[in-house]
Amino acid sequence: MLEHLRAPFKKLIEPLAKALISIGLTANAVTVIGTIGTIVVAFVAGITGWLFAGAVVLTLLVLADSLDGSIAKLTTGGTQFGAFLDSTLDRIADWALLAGVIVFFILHADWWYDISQSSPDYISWVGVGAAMVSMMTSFVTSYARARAESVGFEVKNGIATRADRLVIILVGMAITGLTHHGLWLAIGMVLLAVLGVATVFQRILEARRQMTAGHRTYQP
Ligand SMILES: CCCCCCCC/C=C\CCCCCCCC(=O)OC[C@H](COP(=O)(O)OP(=O)(O)OC[C@H]1O[C@@H](n2ccc(N)nc2=O)[C@H](O)[C@@H]1O)OC(=O)CCCCCCC/C=C\CCCCCCCC
Ligand SMILES: O=P([O-])([O-])O[C@@H]1[C@@H](O)[C@H](O)[C@@H](O)[C@H](O)[C@@H]1O
Ligand SMILES: [Mg+2]
Ligand SMILES: [Mg+2]
Repeated sequence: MLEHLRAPFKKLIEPLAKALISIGLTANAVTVIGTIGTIVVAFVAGITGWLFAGAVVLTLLVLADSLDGSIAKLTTGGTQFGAFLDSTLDRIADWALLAGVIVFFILHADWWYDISQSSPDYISWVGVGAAMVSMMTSFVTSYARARAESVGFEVKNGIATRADRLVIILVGMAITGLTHHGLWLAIGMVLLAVLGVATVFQRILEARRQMTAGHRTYQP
């Protein structure tokens, strides 16, 4: 859904990319720093329960994934290894964000759920289950695209591509952080799981359509 915002978003962050180039940062360095930062902050947020602060910092770190491509475009023009590194480390960042959410649900189930007088612990298990499904669909969505590309077909459709998935996770974290109600993050995870399953089906069907037609659509 948000994929069509890529071009205007890129234009918006171009000055920031130029500033990073001027202090000597390379695209690959930004890719690696962004990923390491995401892993650390996602787990710190999950363990401490500082979800709003975590969402703000993670938003900036996720931005690094857009900045690396902008830096590459302005310097080397983009490299094969850079593209490989970017997509590969994205999987680790995706894992870290959802693992951080799971850690949060497990560690903070007791004191984040004060919506009613009772302690609806089951909400945290719904959150854990949905986050686990989302982790799987996030990997399979990206794998389906990469596997199709490896045999010459472009399969990047779907209702929940990466930017959508990131926004759902970060907005869910931010709202739960602000309200102290874990229910919002659990709702976000259920939404992500449902949209993720739908996206996997959309990509499988699109791959079948293209492969049955037999016209190659992707040139590496
Ligand atoms: C600031 C405080 C806010 C506090 C709010 C807290 C709550 C959080 C609420 C909302 C969160 C919003 C999250 C924003 C999500 C952004 C999504 C995003 O950026 O995703 C990243 C992807 C990057 O994709 P990719 O890595 O594929 O592209 P690249 O451009 O990197 O290109 C890859 C090619 O580049 C080459 N290359 C790369 C690396 C390398 N080392 N070498 C290379 O050579 C190679 O050729 C590669 O092939 O971006 C997208 O998916 C684009 C879509 C973006 C849609 C954005 C939607 C934004 C929505 C809301 C914005 C909210 C405000 C955010 C703050 C903005 C501040 C300016
Ligand atoms: O396929 P998906 O996960 O929705 O979206 C993602 C793409 O938007 C991105 O360009 C690529 O670098 C990632 O590896 C990932 O594939
Ligand atoms: Mg990138
Ligand atoms: Mg990326």
